[in-house]
Amino acid sequence: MLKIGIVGCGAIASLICKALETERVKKAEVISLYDTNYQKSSELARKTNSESYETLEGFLNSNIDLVVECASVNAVQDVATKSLNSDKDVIIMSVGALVDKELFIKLRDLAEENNKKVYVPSGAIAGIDAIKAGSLGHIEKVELITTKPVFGLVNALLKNGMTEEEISEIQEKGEPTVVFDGTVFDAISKFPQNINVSVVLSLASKVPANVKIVADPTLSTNKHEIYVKGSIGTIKTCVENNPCKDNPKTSALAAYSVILLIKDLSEPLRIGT
Ligand SMILES: NC(=O)C1=CN([C@@H]2O[C@H](COP(=O)(O)OP(=O)(O)OC[C@H]3O[C@@H](n4cnc5c(N)ncnc54)[C@H](OP(=O)(O)O)[C@@H]3O)[C@@H](O)[C@H]2O)C=CC1
Ligand SMILES: O=C([O-])CC(=O)C(=O)O
Repeated sequence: MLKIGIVGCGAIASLICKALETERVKKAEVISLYDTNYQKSSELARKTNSESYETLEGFLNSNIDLVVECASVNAVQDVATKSLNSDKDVIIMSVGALVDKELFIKLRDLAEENNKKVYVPSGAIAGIDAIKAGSLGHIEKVELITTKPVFGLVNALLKNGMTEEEISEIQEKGEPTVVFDGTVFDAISKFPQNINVSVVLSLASKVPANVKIVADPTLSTNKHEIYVKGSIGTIKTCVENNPCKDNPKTSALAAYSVILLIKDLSEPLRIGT
């Protein structure tokens, strides 16, 4: 059995716990949980057959093989470094943290020194397998258009200086409105809970993506459209994701992608790139 510990007990963690309790994933189990909010980890631990810890250190001292980070961009440096130094492999969901080249190199080198692995799931987008393979050739253009319902973007828009009145105007206008157009670096720094996918895309293609974020009051899904042009030709993908019940900013596919990665890591046969 692959023994899993999860950091961050929100929407993705709940779906991982649920899936690993079913017959769909037979060779992996969640045994340890940690969240800065102990009540959250304790609640999830009660619903599953696992233990919650009050400190990250206590969590890392438990008998886990693999840490799944699904907490926040700010958590990644500490969680991933300490996990690798505690002889654990680590899956990173808050991939936005890896836009920091220094951190990316530090974690890669640490994993190599400790003979451990860092995994980045495809998350809520489609086509990463093809884009990764295509990046062995030359890629000249990478674009992402993410369209989300206004309520999924509200917190970030307020933090970025938009007023409540301006957000209400978008809602009342009833039309898609571009709320960001720029580089992957600016996108993840302004929308850290909405656009981790742009960093997955950039890492897979090895080209910093141009990102557009659209707020659409008529939409109930999280839509991600990708356009990649290179020596292999062009790749266009579009997913219209149903959001997670517990966190509408997050798409269910993001949770499924990490569940599938855990399944692949625990089983002898793996399909796809
Ligand atoms: N790669 C991808 O495609 C995708 C990535 N994501 C990212 O994955 C992560 C998890 O998503 P989701 O489950 O929806 O998020 P949730 O907000 O539902 O859950 C995250 C949980 O982690 C807790 N937390 C925050 N910081 C820390 C920390 N330093 N240590 C321990 N716990 C912490 C939060 O507590 P509190 O609420 O108190 O802050 C919360 O309970 C997010 O960073 C999200 O942006 C999401 C979708 C797609
Ligand atoms: O789940 C999604 O649709 C994308 C997301 O929030 C992210 O990449 O941070």
